[in-house]
Amino acid sequence: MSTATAPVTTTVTSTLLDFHDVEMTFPDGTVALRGVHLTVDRGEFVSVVGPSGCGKSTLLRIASGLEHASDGTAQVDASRIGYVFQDATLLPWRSVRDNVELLAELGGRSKEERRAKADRAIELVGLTGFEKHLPKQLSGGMRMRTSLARSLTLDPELFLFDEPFGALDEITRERLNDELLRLFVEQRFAGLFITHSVSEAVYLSTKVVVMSGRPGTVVRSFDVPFPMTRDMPRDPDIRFTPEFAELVGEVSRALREGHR
Ligand SMILES: Nc1ncnc2c1ncn2[C@@H]1O[C@H](COP(=O)(O)OP(=O)(O)OP(=O)(O)O)[C@@H](O)[C@H]1O
Repeated sequence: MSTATAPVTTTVTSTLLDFHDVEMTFPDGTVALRGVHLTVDRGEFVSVVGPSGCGKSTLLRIASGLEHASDGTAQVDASRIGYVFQDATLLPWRSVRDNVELLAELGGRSKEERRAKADRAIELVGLTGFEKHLPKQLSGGMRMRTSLARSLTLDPELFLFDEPFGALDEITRERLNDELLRLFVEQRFAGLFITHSVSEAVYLSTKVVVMSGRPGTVVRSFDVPFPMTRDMPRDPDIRFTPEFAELVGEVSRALREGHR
């Protein structure tokens, strides 16, 4: 077991995230990740699917700098990183606007600046008119939009998503998938997205990465060929085409094989 830590380092390239042979062994001896190779370039939206406990969240925590890999190199060339969790993690006593302003407030921005940033982000996620609502007055989807807006105030170059829509119903999830795609093409961040849903991964992404069971490693990577443009991020009807079903089938098969 290696005990050295490999900190996230920074260089200037079009690759925003470059993991090379990353291993993560926790102090109790649990080997969560082994030999992980993964890159996320500017303009890419990469989804990661893998069995429960294979180290997906650990991967994101290393990417964000919250955790250090115990071996290998985890290089991140993004000074502004957004992070959205499965839980919206809103402060219940603060309004939508005050929650969205939080990161700019912690960053020491002036009141006018953070108000302007928050209002723009609230508009981007379609919550204009709900600025004064408290989290308990919002639906699950609206809470997640608020969480997205809070991270958008950072103008992230790299956006990390830890299964953000997993707790939402199918219709809300599909709607938020489309919202996220629109934000991706408009705001031009790169994305690293964890999900348990293979069809969500294929629909949202430019690339889908399949991980094995723990210790997690990347077993397959699939380029997603469906077009994505500023005017039409991705045609929702793509989900009903044989090509989409075929790719979902291939990813699912790789997931099953990697799980054995
Ligand atoms: N701080 C820690 N100390 C020890 N073991 C840990 C720690 N954090 C995570 N683990 C273990 O590492 C493995 C990977 O955990 P992780 O949460 O990254 O998996 P995951 O793929 O995100 O799981 P899920 O899909 O169920 O959310 C698990 O076996 C987990 O129990």
